[in-house]
Amino acid sequence: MKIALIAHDKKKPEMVNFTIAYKSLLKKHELYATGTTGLKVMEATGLTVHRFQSGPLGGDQQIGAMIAANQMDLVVFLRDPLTAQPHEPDVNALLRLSDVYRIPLATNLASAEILMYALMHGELHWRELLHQNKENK
Ligand SMILES: O=C(CO)COP(=O)(O)O
Repeated sequence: MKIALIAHDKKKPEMVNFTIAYKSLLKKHELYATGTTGLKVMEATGLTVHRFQSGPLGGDQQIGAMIAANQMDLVVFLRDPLTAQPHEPDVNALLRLSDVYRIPLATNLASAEILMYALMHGELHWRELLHQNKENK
């Protein structure tokens, strides 16, 4: 499964701890991230992460493009609700597209953990079935 990891600056320590905690699960999947988040996760965990541009420079849009192509299966976006972001429209666009395509999306640590448990227990297997159905068409 393709998983996107994104964290605003004040949430990056949380993202790092999250990826350390779930490293053994995450390493079984394809990881994507915005630039700085990806770098921090790779440094802390040694996981392989495909890094896009930094968020303010278009990284959210690049992940959004994957969502629009139905190529992203799960998004963990630890957003900072208390700090204004210069690229707020891009952030909103990514959240919106996740809803358009019904992509499981967590915007805080508590929800992210629930998604990890779901992933662990095969509850997101329907995403793989969806890809297989598309291939068979
Ligand atoms: O700003 C972000 C998401 O909106 C995150 O970008 P970085 O991971 O490059 O800091």
